[in-house]
Amino acid sequence: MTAVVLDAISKTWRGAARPAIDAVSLALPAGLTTTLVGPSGCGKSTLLQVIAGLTAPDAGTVALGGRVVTALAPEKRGAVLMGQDPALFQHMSVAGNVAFGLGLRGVPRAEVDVRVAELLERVRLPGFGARRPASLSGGEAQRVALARALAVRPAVLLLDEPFTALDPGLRETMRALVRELLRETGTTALLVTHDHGEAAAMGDRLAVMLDGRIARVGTPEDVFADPGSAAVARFLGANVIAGRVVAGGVETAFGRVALEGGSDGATLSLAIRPEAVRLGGEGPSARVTGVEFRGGATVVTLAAGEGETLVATLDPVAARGMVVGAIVPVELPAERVTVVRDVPRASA
Ligand SMILES: Nc1ncnc2c1ncn2[C@@H]1O[C@H](COP(=O)(O)OP(=O)(O)OP(=O)(O)O)[C@@H](O)[C@H]1O
Repeated sequence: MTAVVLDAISKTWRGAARPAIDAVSLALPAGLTTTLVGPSGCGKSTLLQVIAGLTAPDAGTVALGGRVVTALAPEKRGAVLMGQDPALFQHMSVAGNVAFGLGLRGVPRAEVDVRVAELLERVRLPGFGARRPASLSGGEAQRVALARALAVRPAVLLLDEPFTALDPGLRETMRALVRELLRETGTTALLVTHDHGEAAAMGDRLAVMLDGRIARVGTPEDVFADPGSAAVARFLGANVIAGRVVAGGVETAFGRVALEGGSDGATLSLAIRPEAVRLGGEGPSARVTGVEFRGGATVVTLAAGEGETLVATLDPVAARGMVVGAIVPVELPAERVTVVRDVPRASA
């Protein structure tokens, strides 16, 4: 079942030279979390604002639960937007904040109290009802905001980088809690993030947005394994290298890859993730141009051919002794290489 259907949404902000969103069509499956990633300024927040009804699109329709809501006011849609600032009502207690949405919808008082207590329990804040927002830590305030958002059982919960303001340890805890809560409550969610790892971990589905368009949608596993276009592959951190079809494979500056198909002599682009590149063995050689120890991994940059570069992520132990200027054998395992188009596909 589909909870949210965006059909050919376009939006150009006043005075802007180009659209912030350009004919975006996207369907969000009910009860699942879709994560939306893309570079800064690609239109992610604008898209959330259009769904929430905070700004009107120039063209296209938004349907929630089968109902077209494009012309409805934000409070009549059933979409709730939550950002990195919890934006709690400071003059109300925690319980008052969580109850706010319920009260507006005319739920009886006794039922409100029970629901509020249940929700505070769910976000691991039992007994916090009487507290004032000013007395809460950042993580606690964010959990109250989440309880307030879930209280109204939104048709879609829109999360705009909700973990960005939290420190790394707390971010991990919040991610796990939010993931669990969204699953438990069967909430349909659209979560915007800059962080690829977060997008992969949080999403049942992953959508990549580039220049105002949805460039790729799928399960996180599929999108990472087969990014579809060179632009999506690069955005997700993969190497993109040029190849030429020869008998028995595709020739690249870093050696031949045993891929089938394509007519002899055809040129194409190949994507391979840094962690899939192997250094060693019998492969052709490349020159090390950079070695960077990053704690859990060592990132090695290589050059070959006419200015082609390749990034490999190695276990730090395996990378010991790797120095700039060294000539090392490279292997590109065919099962980890995909052919990508140079123009992103517009799909939903
Ligand atoms: N209220 C606004 N008025 C005018 N222009 C805006 C407004 N909001 C966003 N824009 C512009 O629209 C474009 C898309 O911005 P948007 O905030 O949607 O991108 P984003 O992908 O969410 O970026 P970030 O990841 O940095 O938050 C940008 O060029 C931005 O400057």
